Amino acid sequence: MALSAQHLSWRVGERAILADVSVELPQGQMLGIIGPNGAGKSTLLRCLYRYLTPSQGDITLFGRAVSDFSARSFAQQVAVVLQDTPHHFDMTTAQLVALGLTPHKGAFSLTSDQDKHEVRRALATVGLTALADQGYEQLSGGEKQRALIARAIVQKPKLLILDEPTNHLDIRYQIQILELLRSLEMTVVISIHDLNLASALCDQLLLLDQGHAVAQGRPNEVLTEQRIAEVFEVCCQVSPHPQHGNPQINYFYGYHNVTQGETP
Ligand SMILES: Nc1ncnc2c1ncn2[C@@H]1O[C@H](COP(=O)(O)OP(=O)(O)OP(=O)(O)O)[C@@H](O)[C@H]1O
Repeated sequence: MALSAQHLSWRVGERAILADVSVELPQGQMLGIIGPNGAGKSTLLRCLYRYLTPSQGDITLFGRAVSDFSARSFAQQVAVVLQDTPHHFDMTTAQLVALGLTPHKGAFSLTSDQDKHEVRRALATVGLTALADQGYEQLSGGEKQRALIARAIVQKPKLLILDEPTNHLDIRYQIQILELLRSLEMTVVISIHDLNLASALCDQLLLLDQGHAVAQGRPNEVLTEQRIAEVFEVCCQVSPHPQHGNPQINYFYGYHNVTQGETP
C-alpha cells in the first residue's frame, strides 16, 4: 500500500474530531475524502501530512511510519495543496511554482535550465503560461489555486494531498484539474465537496460523518441514495452516468416537505 492509516483518532478534550478512521490506498490511485461540513475531512488530511499528530493510530507511507521521515525527506515524498496559503507578496507566479523544487535542492544550488523547463512545463499544464511573470498576489482565486497545483507538480511527490482544490475553480478547471491529477499517475488524496465530480474522477472514496468513516470503496459502493440521504440529509436519485457509468446524483429540492409526505 502507498498509504495506510489505521485506527486514527484525533481528540480535542473529550471530543473525538476523528474517531477510529482507517483507510488504505494503493499506489497510483486517487482517494476522495467526502462528507458534510465539519465531518473531519481537513483534520484527517492534517494528520496525513503531519500537521497534526493523531491521538491514536498509525500512518505509514510506502510501508514506513510517517513519524520516521525527516522533514526534508517527507517534503520530497509528500506535496500539500491547501486552500488558505500564506501571502507571497513579492513573488511572480513562476517564482512561486519554482518553490516546489526546494526540497530536492541543496542550500546553494542555482536554478538550472532543467529547473526552468520544469517550471514552464508545470505552468503550461495548469494553463498559466501567460501569467508566469505576473505577481502571484494579483492572480484570481482560481488562478492562485492552479499555481499552487503547479508548485506541487514541480515537487514531484509520491503522495499529493489536496484540501478542496476545486473550491475557487470554474467548472472547466474543476474537471481539468481533477483529470490532470489523475494523469500524473501519483497517489493522490483529495477532499472534495462535489459528489458528482468525486464519483467521476476518484478511484476510491472515503465518506466521513462526524469524525467516523461511514463507507470506503469504489464510488458505486459508497454513493448510494440511502447513504447520501442519511449523511447529507438531502433527497436524491442516483443513476449510472451515461459516459463513465459511476453514480450520477440528481438532487431533489423541497425535500423537507417531500420527506414529511407533503406536496413540495
Ligand atoms: N483545533 C481544533 N479545535 C477544536 N475543534 C476543531 C479543531 N479543528 C477542527 N475542529 C472541529 O472539528 C470538526 C471537523 O473539522 P474539519 O475542518 O476537519 O471538517 P471538514 O470536514 O474539513 O469541514 P468543511 O467541509 O466545513 O471544510 C469541526 O466541527 C471543527 O470545528
